[in-house]
Parts: sequence; C-alpha cells; structure tokens
Amino acid sequence: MDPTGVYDQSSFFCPTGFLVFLSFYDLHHNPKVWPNAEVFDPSQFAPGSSQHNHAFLPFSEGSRNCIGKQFAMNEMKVAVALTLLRFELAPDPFRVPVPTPRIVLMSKNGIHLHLTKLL
Ligand code: HEM
Repeated sequence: MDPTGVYDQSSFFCPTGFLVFLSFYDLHHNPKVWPNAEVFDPSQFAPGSSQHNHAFLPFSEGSRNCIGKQFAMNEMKVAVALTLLRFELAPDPFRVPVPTPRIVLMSKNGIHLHLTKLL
C-alpha cells in the first residue's frame, strides 16, 4: 500500500497525520543562515539586506502565522524607543534569564534589568 502524504519542494516526504515542528530558535541560530547570530547587528535586518525572506520567523509564517505581528512590532518599537529616551538599561548579573522554549522563547524567571534615569 502506498503511504499517503505530501512532498515539499525539497522532496521531504511528510506522511498524512504527522505533526511538523520547526524550531525557530535553531533557525535563528543556524550558522548557515545567520553566521553572526550572537552579534547585535541591526544592519542584518536593514531593508535590502541579503537575508532570505524566511531567515527570521519569530512570528512563524504561512496561513497560521501570528495575527498580532504588525501590532507587536509597532508596540515593541514604541516601547523600546520611549524607554531608551529616558533610561539606561543594564542586565542584573545576579538574576540572569533562564531560557525556556515555548511557542516563543521565554524566560523562566523573568528578565531583570537595572534602570538608570537619564538627565
Ligand atoms: C513579540 C510578540 C509576539 C510573538 C513573538 C508572537 C509569535 C507567534 C507565533 C510564533 C505564532 C504561531 C504559533 C503557531 O505556529 O501555531 C503566533 C500565533 C498567534 N499570535 Fe502571536 N506573537 C506575538 C504577539 C501577538 C499579539 C500582540 C497578538 C494579538 C494581539 C497575537 C496573536 C496571535 C494569534 C491569535 C495567533 C494564532 C494565529 C492562528 O493560529 O491562526 N500574537 N504568534
């Protein structure tokens, strides 16, 4: 009996009923995709950068991707910009975030920062 399923564009066969999970953490740390994954370099995200358009998928992709993507991106930009206008941020060396994988990567113990008010 022929198994039922589908082939994707790379000829991977996926039998019907199988759950497929893509690790966004591994995608975002794959040196073939992001050679300097640990380096903070906003130019990697600049318009016209040479990254593949599926190299960065924090909101997933396809028909079931995050409906809050635009809202979340705009909210984060406003929150970060207004915070950095007023405060200098430094990580609390005694309470380092413990990463825990959920649908998105989270911290088990929160993210603790020291804020210094700017003049
Ligand atoms: C930084 C913030 C956010 C991240 C990283 C994020 C990430 C994601 C990811 C990865 C998925 C896909 C999950 C899957 O594959 O099943 C998802 C789905 C979803 N997100 Fe977000 N999200 C964020 C913010 C938001 C916000 C602000 C909203 C609502 C205002 C939202 C609403 C949803 C909903 C309703 C789905 C399910 C979509 C569906 O199954 O069709 N998310 N999100």
